[in-house]
Amino acid sequence: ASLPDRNMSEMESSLELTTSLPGSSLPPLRSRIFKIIVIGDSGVGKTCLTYRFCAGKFPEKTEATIGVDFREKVVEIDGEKIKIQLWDTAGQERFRKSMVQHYYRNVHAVVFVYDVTNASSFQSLPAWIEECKQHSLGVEVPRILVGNKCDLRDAVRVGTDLAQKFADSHSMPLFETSAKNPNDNDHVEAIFMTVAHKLKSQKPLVLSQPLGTESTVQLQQEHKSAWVCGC
Ligand SMILES: Nc1nc2c(ncn2[C@@H]2O[C@H](COP(=O)(O)OP(=O)(O)OP(=O)(O)O)[C@@H](O)[C@H]2O)c(=O)[nH]1
Ligand SMILES: [Mg+2]
Repeated sequence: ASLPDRNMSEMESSLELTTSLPGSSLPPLRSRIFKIIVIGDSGVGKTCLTYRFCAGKFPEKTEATIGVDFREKVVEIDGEKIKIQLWDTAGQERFRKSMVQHYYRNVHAVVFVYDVTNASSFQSLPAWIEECKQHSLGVEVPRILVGNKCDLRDAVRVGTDLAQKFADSHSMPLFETSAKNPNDNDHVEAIFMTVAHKLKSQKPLVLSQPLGTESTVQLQQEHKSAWVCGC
């Protein structure tokens, strides 16, 4: 479900016009888009995790992502339809370098992924966090840490304790999961929904006039959040 035909500026807008009701004289309503980037070494399973969330299954075959793939899912939170737009980024330097600035522009949340069976993907995390810092991400942008491939139990090289310590030191919640294990389907869903709930609570929609006119919707940001990263 990647969307190669959509241009970058279209993908970078955080509001989307939705079709107006048939026969309605009101202008179309706007629905919100939460842009969430998924970052981490090549092969950790970013494509599989995002595909799992958006398509509900583990992809049969993946190839290294080039640039970025967009995956989207519309969810309803407290009666509001929100489009979760996942940016499945490339882990390989040569496939990402021309795109990096687009990844971070107007981003609402960052999901860092490592592979629990691959210690070096865990050791790379400080470099990924540093990249965020280089792109001046605000403290209000939530970050979460995901250890993937937990189905490969005998091959685990990054223990939960170590990962939890790292997550704590960067004020990030840690989730260990598997994009592959069918029993973890709800878990993968819960991870992204947790981020969406967090974003919705951070940015409540304030309706100052009745719905339907352009000026009605204001996004109000809380100044401080408990769920921030000190990186
Ligand atoms: N056993 C297992 N394999 C997985 C899991 N997630 C991904 N894989 C496998 O790991 C390999 C890499 O997965 P991708 O999702 O393509 O990795 P990526 O992070 O998108 O890699 P780049 O696009 O190069 O950055 C593939 O062979 C997947 O089948 C998982 O949860 N469990
Ligand atoms: Mg990929």
